[in-house]
Amino acid sequence: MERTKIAVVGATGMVGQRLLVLLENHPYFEVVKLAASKNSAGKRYGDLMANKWKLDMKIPEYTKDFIVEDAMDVKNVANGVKLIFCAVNLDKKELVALEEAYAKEEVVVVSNNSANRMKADVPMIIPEINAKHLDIVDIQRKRLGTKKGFIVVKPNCSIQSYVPVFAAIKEFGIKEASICTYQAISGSGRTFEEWPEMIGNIIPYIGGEEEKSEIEPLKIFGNIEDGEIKLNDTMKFSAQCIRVPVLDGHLACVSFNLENNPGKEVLIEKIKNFKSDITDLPLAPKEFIHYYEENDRPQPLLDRDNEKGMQITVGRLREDNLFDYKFVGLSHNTLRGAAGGAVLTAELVKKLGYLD
Ligand SMILES: N[C@@H](CC=O)C(=O)O
Repeated sequence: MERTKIAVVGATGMVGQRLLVLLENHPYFEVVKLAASKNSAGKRYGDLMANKWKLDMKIPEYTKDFIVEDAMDVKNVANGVKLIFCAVNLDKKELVALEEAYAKEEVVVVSNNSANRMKADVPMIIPEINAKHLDIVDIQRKRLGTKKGFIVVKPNCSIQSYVPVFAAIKEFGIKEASICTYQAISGSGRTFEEWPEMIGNIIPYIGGEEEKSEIEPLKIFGNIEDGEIKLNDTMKFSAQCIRVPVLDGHLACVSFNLENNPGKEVLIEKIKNFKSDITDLPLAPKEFIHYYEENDRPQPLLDRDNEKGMQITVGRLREDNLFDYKFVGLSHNTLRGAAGGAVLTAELVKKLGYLD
């Protein structure tokens, strides 16, 4: 298979760094361009990142000699590439404009940002769950006036620790769910060195996170009708999102009600046996959801890196006093929840022929 030439925009941030590690020697994609904000433009990536690299693995050698481009120089960034991973930090209005401008250069944009997520013709994909939403792309292309270019987004990181469980048991009718997330500090793009107030501390607020957690699952479980992705109107989510002193791995405690209650054992079997049909993509985990019988799992330190950080781990599904059931879920926020989710989505887009 010919490798598709791609650019990484936002290459200096934590998600950008993860993308560059995941894309090293990727069988489908060849990184040919890095872009970031004006301040970084014109600099050699290896020099620029010598004191800014945040991951515990080394800067990939192949990235070091790139001269970083200005993300806002749309024509230059889009020239010669078919796909852009966009993880640049801008305000919402600027991001909508920038991602649409890239798409209008006939490039497929795989976005890590929230700016375009709730647009009715922008697919928000967890590949194992709602790949079908890519069918909306022709409608988006009409709006943008493009032949090939479009935007596809990945959802917010924290919802990925529980939405897959609901996908596995959705035949029983998810009614309402109350969720409390315990989110790692890398979700803010920072390390403990950069955020020492988080050592031994908890912050009970993450701007915008609860709103995203309550609405994004409704889009994932929505259907394409009348040319748009309609939000699911039978489910209702309430979320509290808390920052905790963990480096990586978002954990969620979830209580929920069902339309039809098949019993705990059936639910656990459904979760254990949930099969996705995209296991043949390079970054797809062989087992999408792993259910632990042990009462003290999942744990961020032990379980977040399962299957290259792409597996969702779940445990403690049990009866609840107020709701029907409760469980604990975990996902790696900068891998499955961010860079890994974006790469897997791009792999799906390539496999389905959107880059031909
Ligand atoms: N907003 C999240 C990051 C996920 O995309 C967080 O702050 O943890």
